[in-house]
Amino acid sequence: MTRCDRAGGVTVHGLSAGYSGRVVLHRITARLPRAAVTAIVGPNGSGKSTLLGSVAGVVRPTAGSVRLPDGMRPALVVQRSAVSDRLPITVLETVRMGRWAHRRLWRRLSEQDHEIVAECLHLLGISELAKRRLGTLSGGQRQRVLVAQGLAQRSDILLLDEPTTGLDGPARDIIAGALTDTAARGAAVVHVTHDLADAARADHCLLLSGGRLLAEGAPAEVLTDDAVEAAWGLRRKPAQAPPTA
Ligand SMILES: Nc1ncnc2c1ncn2[C@@H]1O[C@H](COP(=O)(O)OP(=O)(O)OP(=O)(O)O)[C@@H](O)[C@H]1O
Repeated sequence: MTRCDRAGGVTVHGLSAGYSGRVVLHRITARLPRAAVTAIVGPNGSGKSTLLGSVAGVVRPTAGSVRLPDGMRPALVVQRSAVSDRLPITVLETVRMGRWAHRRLWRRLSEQDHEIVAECLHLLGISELAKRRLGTLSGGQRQRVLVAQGLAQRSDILLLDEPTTGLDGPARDIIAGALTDTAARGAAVVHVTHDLADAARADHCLLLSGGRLLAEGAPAEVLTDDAVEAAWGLRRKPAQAPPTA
């Protein structure tokens, strides 16, 4: 991880974006720092995936800009529901696709490519599933395969749309660990989540509501009761008092 500008990461400045003339994001200015896990959190429809898509370059801004470090191409891990379970490909082939960006189409994968693919399969605990068809996997297994494909790209900017939604505890821990390791290697890791506990574990946090940025910073500073109420319109339940003897 040396290609990324150490001081930089991704800078979003005055970004507006939407679909078919309908504006969804309104003048977002934020930072997605390197060597850190950033959580984008907010209610349904607040624009989290649209912001992620704008950083990935798949949603075009109508105003403002997304500045990436020179020559950087982000790796995007989409929601598993966005991937057809009818695709006739195996787990191994799916993760190998993560290496395509690093070679010309007519070139074979190198020894190093194969090593990276094997490492990503191992990291996500899916080596045993390598020969299985994607469509025969459970939702949680498929999600791990998509994360492994994202990791295999070895990008300095890793973007993930709800990578742990609907997964059980151990699967969530495996993915959370992989994201932390990737950030520790210097990448800007950004994930969208509905889960306040997930967001609280991040290093940096963006709170969205109605396509606007309500707050940005350390999770403990961003996810205050007032901010959560402003975003969701709900007061958080007070923490349960410990039982008395
Ligand atoms: N491809 C699309 N075409 C048209 N409108 C879209 C598209 N994708 C999202 N939208 C609209 O943009 C708004 C923001 O959606 P987005 O998916 O970015 O929000 P989100 O915060 O990620 O939501 P969720 O938590 O429900 O996944 C919504 O009103 C949604 O209907």
